[in-house]
Amino acid sequence: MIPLIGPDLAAYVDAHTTAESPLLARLRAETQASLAAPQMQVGHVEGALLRILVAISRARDVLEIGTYSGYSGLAMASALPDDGKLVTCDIDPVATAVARRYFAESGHGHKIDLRLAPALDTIAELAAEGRRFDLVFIDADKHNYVNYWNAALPLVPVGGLVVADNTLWSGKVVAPKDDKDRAIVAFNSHVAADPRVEHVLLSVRDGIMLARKLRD
Ligand SMILES: C[S@@+](CC[C@H](N)C(=O)[O-])C[C@H]1O[C@@H](n2cnc3c(N)ncnc32)[C@H](O)[C@@H]1O
Repeated sequence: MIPLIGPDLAAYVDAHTTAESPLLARLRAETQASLAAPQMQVGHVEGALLRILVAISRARDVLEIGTYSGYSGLAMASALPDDGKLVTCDIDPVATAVARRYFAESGHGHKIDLRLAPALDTIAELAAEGRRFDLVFIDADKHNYVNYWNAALPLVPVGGLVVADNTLWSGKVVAPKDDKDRAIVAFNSHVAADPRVEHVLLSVRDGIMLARKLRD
């Protein structure tokens, strides 16, 4: 990932964002030291934004697509009420084993349901269970972003939020070259053309599409 802002400004943003908890700091350090592709982790600033979004939307049910080692999941679960629920899904048993450990240690583990299966299967299962989600966070394989949007939006009530990560894709959206670049471009166009939502494309970290559902 190529940062959208320079190191001095990034350090300034970091310094003026509520500090992460010691547990999240430890999870970030362990991920950097021991897992493949640690740049996938949302990290301090985006984690803080996700936590605030869960809090201000008064979400009780959150769906996360892309757990990895659990940073964003834990940040969001910490803002849920004690009887709130986060369903988070991934296919990677190694990274999610780290997530499980931190979820258990956090005091928020009882809110978290980690499902190890392809996300589209999990979303279909959740739909069959009649589940609804006040906030959906999309942060998994980029070529499925449009599919995740199509499958998850019907599970979001009017007024609910969908948040999608990496939607500026290191700035490559303005001159897409490969399939992953084009998948993000297609996703952003798909959201922009969807009359069910209003949306804003934020230039936080690697870009975040924030959408609010207006109608079914
Ligand atoms: C960018 S990382 C998620 C980072 C995480 N949100 C965090 O902040 O730590 C993307 C994750 O999506 C997972 N993934 C890829 N394809 C998937 C699929 N078809 N279903 C579910 N998860 C998938 C990967 O295993 C990876 O852990």
